[in-house]
Amino acid sequence: MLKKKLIEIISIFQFKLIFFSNITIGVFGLDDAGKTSTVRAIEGDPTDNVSPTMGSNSTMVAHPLNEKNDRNNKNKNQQRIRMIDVSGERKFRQYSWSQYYDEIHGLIFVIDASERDRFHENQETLEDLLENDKLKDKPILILANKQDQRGAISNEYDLKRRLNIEKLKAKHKIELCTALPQDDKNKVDESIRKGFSWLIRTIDDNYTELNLRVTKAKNNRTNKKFNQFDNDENNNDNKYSKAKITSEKLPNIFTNKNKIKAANDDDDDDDDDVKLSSTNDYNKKKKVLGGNQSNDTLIKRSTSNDPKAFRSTYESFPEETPWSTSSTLKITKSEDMLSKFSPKLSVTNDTKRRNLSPLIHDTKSYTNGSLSKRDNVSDDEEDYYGQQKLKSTNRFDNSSLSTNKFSSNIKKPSSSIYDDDDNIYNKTNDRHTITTSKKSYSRYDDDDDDDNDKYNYLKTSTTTKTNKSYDFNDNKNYQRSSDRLNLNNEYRGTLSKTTNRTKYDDDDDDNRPSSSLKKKPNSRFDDEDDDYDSTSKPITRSTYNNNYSTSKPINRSKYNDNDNRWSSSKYDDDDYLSSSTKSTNLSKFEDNHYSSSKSMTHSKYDNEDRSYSTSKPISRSKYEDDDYPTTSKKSNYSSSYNNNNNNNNNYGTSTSRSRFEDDDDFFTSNGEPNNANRFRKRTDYDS
Ligand SMILES: Nc1nc2c(ncn2[C@@H]2O[C@H](COP(=O)(O)OP(=O)(O)OP(=O)(O)O)[C@@H](O)[C@H]2O)c(=O)[nH]1
Ligand SMILES: [Mg+2]
Repeated sequence: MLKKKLIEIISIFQFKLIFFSNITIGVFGLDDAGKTSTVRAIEGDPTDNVSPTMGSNSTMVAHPLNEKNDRNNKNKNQQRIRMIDVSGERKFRQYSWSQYYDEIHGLIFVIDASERDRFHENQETLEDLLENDKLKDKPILILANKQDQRGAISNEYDLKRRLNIEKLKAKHKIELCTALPQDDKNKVDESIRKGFSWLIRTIDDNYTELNLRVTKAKNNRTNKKFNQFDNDENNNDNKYSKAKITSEKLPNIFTNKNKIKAANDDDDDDDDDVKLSSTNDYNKKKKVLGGNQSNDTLIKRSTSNDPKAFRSTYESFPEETPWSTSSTLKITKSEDMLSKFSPKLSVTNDTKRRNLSPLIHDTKSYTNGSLSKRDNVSDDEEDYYGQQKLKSTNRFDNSSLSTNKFSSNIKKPSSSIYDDDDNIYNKTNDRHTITTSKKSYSRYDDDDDDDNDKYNYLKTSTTTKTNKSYDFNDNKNYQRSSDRLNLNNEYRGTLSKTTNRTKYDDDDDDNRPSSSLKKKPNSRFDDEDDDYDSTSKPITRSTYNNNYSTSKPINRSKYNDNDNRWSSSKYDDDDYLSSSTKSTNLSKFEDNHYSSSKSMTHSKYDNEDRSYSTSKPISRSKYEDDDYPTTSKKSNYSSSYNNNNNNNNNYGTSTSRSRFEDDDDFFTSNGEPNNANRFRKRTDYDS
């Protein structure tokens, strides 16, 4: 009886498993291989009018349950298979394919068998797929498409050899097919159906194991999402403790990462997380800065009796401020008018208020030579100064420096916006220097704490150690921003004589690099220290003819006219320059060293709620800064479309697809679909 019941339950469970089995298949392959055509063929839709896929498409196709599972209900039950058809564009391949890997049970890899010169690319792409842990051992159907084309490789052994899969262990099958029907438009290539059935069957046979991997990954993603708040908290704590030592930069209320995420995320919970975490971040930084505190409960104060040390913010360079000189107190007791009228009101009499007043200087802190003996310093402050002291004594002999100087060191602005200035000190200073790496500064400057490995390669440039020397005796560090600007302009004026510009000596604009990642012509303003090394790169004035005057650091007219990218990104490294220029540029939210930091926008895809269809257009404005083609480029494109029309080139044929060669057209540097362009192109084409 019990046995019978158990069998019944198992059979119901099995039936449910089969009936509701959720199979997801990813369709991958290079652009123009025929992925969308193949999916349409499987769906039973006409394949003669396909357009390049933007991002990805998710479709459900019906597939009859295979005989094994269809014993009782012959061909009545149909399995619903989700097909994810992705774009094969290079950027999408690089940045976005991987987000689908863990949710698919099997994959189809489509190649254009007639394009022999892309076989190497095909092989590399397939290799990447097969080597990926998330795809390992998942069944794969390889479709050698476009067999109708001349030169198509139709030998299976040859295909295996070219794709380097002779020894492939994963369950795989190769089918030669033609997704584009030749004579009968309604006739679907039998080999596609055959291959697809094999794939579903193979997945069905290994469903439990495969589905376990898929659901596990799904759960991980969900957990990650739930833990996001905690992680943010931890990150902030971490950042906070370091920022305490190094950062004097004003807090970024809305970090780049959060901003984009919030803009894209429909999920209310997530938005809340973002808001909360940014608030926390902000409050903690406020605490570090010690000023402008509100009654916000999130602000942690050491004790209610410990006054905050406003001095750390407002007296960033005591040696410049008259009241900080060690020998004098600017306001003495006798000069304190308040004390004459009411001793109670006197700021000098009130130990707490003395420390709150920016006018009263606690000489003890600076004159007795020991920072650890400072009075009225909160615990946090104590740590802070303690660490600094330790640091400084280890790193250089401060015997020649007064404690005032030392205090100034503590307040050395560490933001990357000062990095350029360091060059000045390189040149002018040969006294007390301290060497640090750029990484340590840039690390806290932007709030880009995205730890996604996928984008880290972009950041590798920042890990390059650059020696920087800071002059702690030179108060130029602390000039006001306007002074700094003048200083820099002045400095640049002289620099233009000495910068190596051999690369751009001729006036041929075409020679300039076309990517923002490449060396800019105004490389002398880059953060690279050696750009300022006048001795190593002497160039005579005559080299530049009149193109680069000494008074104008950059001959901007040369690039401004036709390439906005150059004019705006030119000052990317110089945060103190031209804030109006930067206000239109997204890069102001980004760390400049990460030229493609827009890759952050990929976080959109990282959450579970991503859309698989192109029906959610992505706001173009987000991507406008870098990849948008220049004006001249635009006209070229439209003309190429017109040409296509004039030549009666069929949109559906592969020849017409040469227009998609430039990746920047349809994708931003992140591999995001560029819907604005797509729309424009289509319109052009249609007209
Ligand atoms: N001659 C021929 N053309 C084909 C065949 N399959 C697809 N095509 C054409 O190849 C072009 C690309 O097809 P798609 O299905 O859009 O290719 P895709 O792989 O989806 O391309 P992306 O979405 O850009 O990655 C289209 O013009 C199709 O009509 C085929 O078997 N033979
Ligand atoms: Mg496609």
